[in-house]
Amino acid sequence: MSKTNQYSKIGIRPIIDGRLGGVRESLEDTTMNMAKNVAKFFMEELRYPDGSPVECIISDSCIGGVKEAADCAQKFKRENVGVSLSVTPCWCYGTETMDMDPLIPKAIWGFNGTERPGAVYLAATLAGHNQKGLPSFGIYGRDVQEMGDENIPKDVQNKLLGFAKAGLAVSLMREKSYLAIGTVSMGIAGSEIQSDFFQSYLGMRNEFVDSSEVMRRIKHGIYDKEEFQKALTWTKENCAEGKDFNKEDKQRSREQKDKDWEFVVKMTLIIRDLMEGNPKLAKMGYGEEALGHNAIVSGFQGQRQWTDFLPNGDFSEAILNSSFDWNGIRKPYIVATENDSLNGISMLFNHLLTNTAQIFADVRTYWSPEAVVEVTGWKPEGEAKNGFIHLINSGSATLDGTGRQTSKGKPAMKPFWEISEEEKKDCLDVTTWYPANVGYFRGGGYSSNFLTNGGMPVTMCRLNLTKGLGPTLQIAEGWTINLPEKVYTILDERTDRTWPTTWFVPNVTGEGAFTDVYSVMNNWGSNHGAISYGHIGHDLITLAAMLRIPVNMHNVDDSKIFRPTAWNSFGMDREGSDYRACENYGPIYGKR
Ligand SMILES: C[C@H](O)[C@@H](O)[C@@H](O)C(=O)CO
Ligand SMILES: [Mn+2]
Repeated sequence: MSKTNQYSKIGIRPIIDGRLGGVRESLEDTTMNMAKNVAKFFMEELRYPDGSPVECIISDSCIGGVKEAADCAQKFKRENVGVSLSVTPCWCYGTETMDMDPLIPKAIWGFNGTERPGAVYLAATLAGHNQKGLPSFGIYGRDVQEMGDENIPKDVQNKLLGFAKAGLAVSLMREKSYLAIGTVSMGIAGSEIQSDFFQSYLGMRNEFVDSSEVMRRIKHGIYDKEEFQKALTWTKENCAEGKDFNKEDKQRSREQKDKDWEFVVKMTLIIRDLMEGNPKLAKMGYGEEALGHNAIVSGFQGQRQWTDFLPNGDFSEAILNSSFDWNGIRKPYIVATENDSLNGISMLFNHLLTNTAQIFADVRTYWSPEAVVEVTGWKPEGEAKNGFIHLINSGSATLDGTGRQTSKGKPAMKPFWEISEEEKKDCLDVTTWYPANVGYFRGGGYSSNFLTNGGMPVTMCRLNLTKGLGPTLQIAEGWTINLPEKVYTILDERTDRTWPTTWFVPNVTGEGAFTDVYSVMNNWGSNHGAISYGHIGHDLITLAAMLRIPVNMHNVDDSKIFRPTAWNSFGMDREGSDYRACENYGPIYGKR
């Protein structure tokens, strides 16, 4: 792997009382062991998006004062540290030892012993962080432990993981690109790329290519021809074509449809190459194209200039977003349909926190129980009894979203390294590729259709921009549900039967935006949502705080919310203090 592609590491800073002549010496082993222990814990628990274990770097020595703090900072720079955790079992000198790097998410774990005052250091140093405008997370276990106890209590583990996952997400997206292929799709504001937001809040760059670049590569054969043959064969074997629902006089000929298959497979290779590059292209004499755009996420405009006369991006988007293709089971690429960059970033947040593939969907319809009875004659019951939301869009929903993988016997969407060949096959088998609705997509193509299995815990999020306020994040945890088949058929056929459907019921609280299922739909900030496996709202909240993005709507239990300690200075009402803190600090990369 080339140097620029190396993932950033977690840096661990063992902090010690600097008084030599007895005190420091008595603490050296305990302190360094605390660092080693936590590094081991992270390496066992956390993985990078490619499945490799997260790497940790420990300061060469314990840090008792500013010289050792500076040496550690140098080492962290050399080693590409993106997240920093200070650990200590004792009293040490706060501002003399603290991590002063303003760009790196940071936390301190102050050991709850009592022989030595680790918690006093924690409080003193957090006060220093607050005073100096360098927000830090504080981790303090609930129960007193024996000095030298190497066991990390569960509450501390949860905070360590929450902090590290979000911190890694911050560092993994930094210096990467969002690649826009095309421009604004059908007046969707999210596809009007706001590069200042990307630069200031995410540390990301925006790359832009005209859709004609995809056409040029198809015309000039700028893709790996061998891979294309392999991909086409695989597609024919694994992607079943569905019935053509277009009016007969509008249907594309068999010959045209066969050509469309070739076209969409080529598009898939090309969009991937545009994102990440491909050394094979250099061998073909296309050195510039071989480099790609360093994109961790992309968006394809499609509608309308492209889809009005060429096959749509649905196949490419769906396959790239999935955890498998003709090369086997692999890391999903994150691709937003309609070039909705704000939903692309929402997918990226979810993906970096979970390493799983993402569903991109229109938040299309709230079905009230009354409307369902009216239309189908069936009275919703059980999990559907208060109504449900229809998530459906052509294009970017991952095929993992079929819910045909399992975890502990229940439907799931897993990191790619946990997916079996059989599970991959099931996801493909329950997906049908219908000839695109030519009313919408005059140039044809193939849309993926599947029905998401019920019973999956999921979180839908969405980043929105509001003029005068800036970005905000909304989060709804809930479940996918099953409906009786006849009900599904009636509701589905009333919409777009060639697209994938997910029935979603958010967890309601009876208050505010979560008063009921209707109010969640009614409070959604745009036409799209990014849906991840798992209840990850708390991790999204931590990530948003690190990025200084306030959360305007969520249904996460208060006890799970973990933000930098400085947020407490902004008041007891958590939503208000989040807004005030984010405004006070402003975007991390804003002044750079
Ligand atoms: C085909 C249609 O234009 C859809 O793409 C449209 O409903 C959307 O997805 C809007 O976000
Ligand atoms: Mn859409």
